[in-house]
Amino acid sequence: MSGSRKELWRRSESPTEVWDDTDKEWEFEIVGEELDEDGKTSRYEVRWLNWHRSDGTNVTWPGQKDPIPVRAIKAWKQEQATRIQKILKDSPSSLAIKVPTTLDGHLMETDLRSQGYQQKLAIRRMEPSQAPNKLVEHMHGLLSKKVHPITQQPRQSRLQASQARTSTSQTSTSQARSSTASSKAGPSKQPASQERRLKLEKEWTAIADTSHAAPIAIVNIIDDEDGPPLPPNFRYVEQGYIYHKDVEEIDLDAVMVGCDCYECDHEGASACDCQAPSRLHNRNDKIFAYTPDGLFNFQVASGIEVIECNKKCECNPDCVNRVAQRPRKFVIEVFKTSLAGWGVRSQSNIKRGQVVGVYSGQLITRKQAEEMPLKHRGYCFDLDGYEDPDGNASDSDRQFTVDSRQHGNWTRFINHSCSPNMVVYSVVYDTIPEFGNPYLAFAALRDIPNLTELTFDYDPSEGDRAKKGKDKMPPGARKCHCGTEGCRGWVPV
Ligand SMILES: C[S@@+](CC[C@H](N)C(=O)[O-])C[C@H]1O[C@@H](n2cnc3c(N)ncnc32)[C@H](O)[C@@H]1O
Repeated sequence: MSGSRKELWRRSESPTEVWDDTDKEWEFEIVGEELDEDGKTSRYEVRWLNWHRSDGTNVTWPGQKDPIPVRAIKAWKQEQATRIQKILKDSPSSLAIKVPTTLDGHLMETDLRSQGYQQKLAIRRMEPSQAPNKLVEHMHGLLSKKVHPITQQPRQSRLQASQARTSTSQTSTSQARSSTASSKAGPSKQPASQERRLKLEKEWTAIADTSHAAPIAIVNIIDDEDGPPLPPNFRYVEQGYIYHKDVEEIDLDAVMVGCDCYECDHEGASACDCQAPSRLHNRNDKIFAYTPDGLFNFQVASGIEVIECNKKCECNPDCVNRVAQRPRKFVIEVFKTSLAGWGVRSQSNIKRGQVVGVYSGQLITRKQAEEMPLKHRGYCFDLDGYEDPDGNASDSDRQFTVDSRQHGNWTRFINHSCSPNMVVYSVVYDTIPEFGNPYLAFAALRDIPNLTELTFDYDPSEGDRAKKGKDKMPPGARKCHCGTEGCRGWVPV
C-alpha cells in the first residue's frame, strides 16, 4: 500500500511510577490486555492485590522491563476463553451475540464478542454433527485460577489505568489499516453499524447458506460508506448462472453423462469416463486437476478446461475430482480498500492450491458484452471459447460472458493485481464443455494469510505483452493501485 498511514490513536504520556520494597512478593491479577495492530497482545493490565496508590487505584500496565510470568498469561487467556464460551452459550442458535449494556462492559465485551463470533462462524462451518462436540471440546480444560504471586517488582510501571483504552479493546490504529490489492489488511472488527451494510450482510449470508456456503461479512474501516455501491435490484447469487433471455438454455440432463468409477482416484483419470473429452494430460496419461487432498495441482495450462465429475456420476461427493463444485468454506469479507473501492479477503488462512470460490452472474452473449458501455464491462468475465481435442474452436453462437454487475456473488469484488495471489481456471461440472458455459474457479497461487486481500490478474496475457515491452493501455483501463513491484500501471477492463 502506498501513502502514509493515518494515526488515529496514540497512548498518552504517563507519569513514571516509583516503587519501593523491591524484594517484596507482589500478588496481582491480569484484568485486561491491549492489542497491537496485528491483533496480538502488546501489554497487559494488572491489578495489584497488596498495593494501591494514595487515591485507592491499584492498576498498572507493566512494560517489557517487567515481564509477566507465562503461567499468569496462560491462565488469563484461558479465563478469556471461558468468557467467550459463555457468550457463545448464551446465544446458541444464531450468529448474533448478546450486547451488554454498560459502557465499561461494552468495551470489555466487544473484543470477546468478536472472538466469540469468529469461533461461532468456525463452528457453524463444520458439519452440523460435529459442531456440538466441538463446542464441548472448547469447554474442556478451562482454568479459573486468577491470582499469581510474583517476586519481581514492576519498578517503573506507568500509571495508565485512566488513560489507556479499556482493556481488551482493539486499538483504532489497527482498525484504520486497510489494504489495496495484495497487501495484508487489518483486523476485521470494526463495528461500522450502518443499517444497509448489516442488511446486505444478512441477506447475502442467508442466500449463501442455502448453498451450504460460509457467511459473508461486509467491513468498512476506511470511511462511512455503508456498503459497496450496487445497481438497483442487485441480486446476490452464490452459485451458478442466471441465463439472460437471449441465451438459449439447453436441457443438460439429457446430454450429460457420468462415470461409473467406484473411486475415481483409484481407477485413475484415464479410466474415468468423465475425462474422455478432457485435454488434461501428463505425458500419455490423463490426470485430474487436483491433488488427493483436494488442492488445485497447477497442471492446467491456460485455455484447458477442467472437467469435474457430475451429478450423473457414481462416485461420492468427496471424490478427488469434485472440488470447485463444493460449497465455499471460507468466510469472506467484502471490505473497503483505501484506493481500489471494495475488495475481498478471507477470515481464514488459505493454503496454496485451495479453491476459494467460483464466479457467478448473468450469462450473456459475447455480442451483448461487447455492446455494453465500457463502464459496465468491469464486472464482465469472458468465457473462453471451447476448443475440442482436434483444435476446432467452439461455435461462435455459443460464446458467452458472465456479467456480475446486476447478479453476482462476492467474487465480483475481487480486485486486480499485477502480482496476484489467485489464479482463475475454467471448470465444467453441471454442463458439457461443448456448450461454452463453464464456471470460473479461483485457486490460491500461494499460502494466503487470513485478512490478506484476494486478487487475480484481470488479463494475464497483458502481463506477457508487458514483459515483452509491447504493452499498451487499452481504452477504458484505469490507474492500477495494486502496489506490487511489477505493477503494469493500469487495470485492464
Ligand atoms: C470487478 S470490480 C472490483 C470491485 C470494485 N473494487 C468495487 O468496488 O466494486 C473492478 C473495478 O475495481 C477497480 N479496481 C480493481 N482492481 C484495481 C486496482 N488494482 N487498482 C485500482 N482499481 C482497481 C476498477 O475500478 C475496476 O474497474
